[in-house]
Amino acid sequence: MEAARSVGPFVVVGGGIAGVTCAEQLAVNFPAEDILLITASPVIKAVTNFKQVSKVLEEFDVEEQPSTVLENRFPNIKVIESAVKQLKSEEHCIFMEDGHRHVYKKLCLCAGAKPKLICEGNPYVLGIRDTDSAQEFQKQLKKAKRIMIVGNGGIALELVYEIQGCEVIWAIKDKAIGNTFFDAGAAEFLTSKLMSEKSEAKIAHRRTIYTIEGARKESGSKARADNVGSALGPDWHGGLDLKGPEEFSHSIHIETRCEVKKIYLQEEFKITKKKPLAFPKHQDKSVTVDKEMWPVYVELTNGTIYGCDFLVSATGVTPNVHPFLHGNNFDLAEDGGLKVDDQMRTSLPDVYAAGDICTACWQPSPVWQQMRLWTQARQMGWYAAKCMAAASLGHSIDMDFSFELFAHVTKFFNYKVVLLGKYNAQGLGSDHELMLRCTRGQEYVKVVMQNGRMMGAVLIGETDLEETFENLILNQMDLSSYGEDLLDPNIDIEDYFD
Ligand SMILES: Cc1cc2nc3c(=O)[nH]c(=O)nc-3n(C[C@H](O)[C@H](O)[C@H](O)COP(=O)(O)OP(=O)(O)OC[C@H]3O[C@@H](n4cnc5c(N)ncnc54)[C@H](O)[C@@H]3O)c2cc1C
Ligand SMILES: NC(=O)C1=CN([C@@H]2O[C@H](COP(=O)(O)OP(=O)(O)OC[C@H]3O[C@@H](n4cnc5c(N)ncnc54)[C@H](OP(=O)(O)O)[C@@H]3O)[C@@H](O)[C@H]2O)C=CC1
Repeated sequence: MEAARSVGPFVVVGGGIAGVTCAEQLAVNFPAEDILLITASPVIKAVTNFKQVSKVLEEFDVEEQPSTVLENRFPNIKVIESAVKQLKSEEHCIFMEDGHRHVYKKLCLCAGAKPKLICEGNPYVLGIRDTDSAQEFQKQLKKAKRIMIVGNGGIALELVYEIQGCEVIWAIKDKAIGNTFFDAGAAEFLTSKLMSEKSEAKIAHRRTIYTIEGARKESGSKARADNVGSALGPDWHGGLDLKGPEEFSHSIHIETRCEVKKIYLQEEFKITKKKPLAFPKHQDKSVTVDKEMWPVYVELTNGTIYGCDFLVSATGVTPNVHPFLHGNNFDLAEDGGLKVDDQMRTSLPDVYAAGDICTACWQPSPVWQQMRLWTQARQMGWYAAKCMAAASLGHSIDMDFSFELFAHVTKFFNYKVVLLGKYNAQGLGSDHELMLRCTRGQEYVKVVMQNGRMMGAVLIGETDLEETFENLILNQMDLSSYGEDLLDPNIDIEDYFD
């Protein structure tokens, strides 16, 4: 009888959710093979309490764990805590900062992304990505009387709601808040909550998922300053005290339709003789100029200037392809990610990629799009492992069902938020209709319809509609005859479509 042929070793780079899920899945598929998980961060990210809420929607917690926990669960996984210095794909070999080299048969790159900062290198501009950067932010916030948050996506939305005891100027390019997740209607629904609410309610609802210090202590190591850690995720602020030195809860001013034009240090600003604007609540009728001295002054493209202690650049991410992948001829997408096909293969032989580092370049389902999110990092890591396993055995596999429909569940301003399909009519042009149902302070429901079919939905609050709408989007049933009944609160829509 022919001896079993070894298909490994498999090497996975990255101890974030994509890399860990990929390594776990490979370990399950090939219990007799060695799986090497290489990570620059001192702890790994593990998915716990995974719950498939419906066909595509999933919920889970994320824990930072010492690598030994993973190694104990999967004896064929070995975690190496060192950064990859250089990939030599032609030699099927990676070179490590600790001086070692590892040969692979198949490699999966899950090195994540890093914050795309508005002013790289400026010490007054902070980005938030991993545990270390979040803790640095917390430290700076403790002594800050005023900060500016730039950007209008996930991080900014979470920060403006969480920060207390510090004035916040929120500078956004758009007319309305949360452009990556919401249209103007949903933004209006949330803005009223932001402007009115005090902080008690949200504190009562929090679950603390991160046990950052504990996990670090157990692992006995510290992240090195030059290395990137894994990205934070759901409820990342739960373990942080985001409180400034003042006694008030929220104090937010939103500057819309503007970007940062220039950042001045205090000395530099003095000689410009320009006049900074006082924070709106300190302005009276005659005096609008800010008399206080600030470490930095920010000039916005709408002409206003504000002084502040520091800025947070919450302006998106760039896939982590440099410098260790330099010298390999990878096809890169416009957003800088490694292009991957429907089998999660990059353009180089035996090199796969998953999570924030990659850009999906297959023909997507009409109701799916890539967003650099925790859920997609898990799904891609899992599917990449399946593809690597199949290819090692000479097969190929069908695209996983999770890529049929975009589905994201999260929380903003303490509301449950569910986004399905083309929730913002992405790519549908003008050929679509919107249906809305809104009860101020309670729920906001929007569906995107095209040719009588449901293409996407935004559900804010406890609407209980996610499963039914998920089905309606997936089965593309013609709903023309139901018209407005679809959102009539007096009709039990679940019964309707049973
Ligand atoms: C503040 C914040 C809040 C977020 N909130 C949410 C949320 O509520 N919901 C949600 O769905 N998503 C959220 N996200 C996004 C989510 O965290 C990311 O999409 C996801 O974690 C990406 O996982 P990943 O495994 O691809 O990358 P990462 O988690 O970034 O992991 C990359 C790994 O690669 C390692 N690495 C990098 N370079 C090297 C190298 N040269 N050698 C070896 N190892 C290397 C790193 O150490 C790390 O372990 C949030 C992100 C941030 C920053
Ligand atoms: N609850 C959740 O689901 C959360 C998810 N995340 C994820 O974490 C990652 C990082 O979050 P975040 O940094 O908020 O990234 P996002 O991609 O969510 O948002 C970036 C925002 O910054 C804006 N922007 C980009 N460049 C500039 C600029 N030069 N000046 C002003 N604004 C700019 C973007 O506008 P435009 O789109 O017009 O370019 C967009 O509004 C994302 O993948 C995000 O999805 C983060 C927190 C919570």
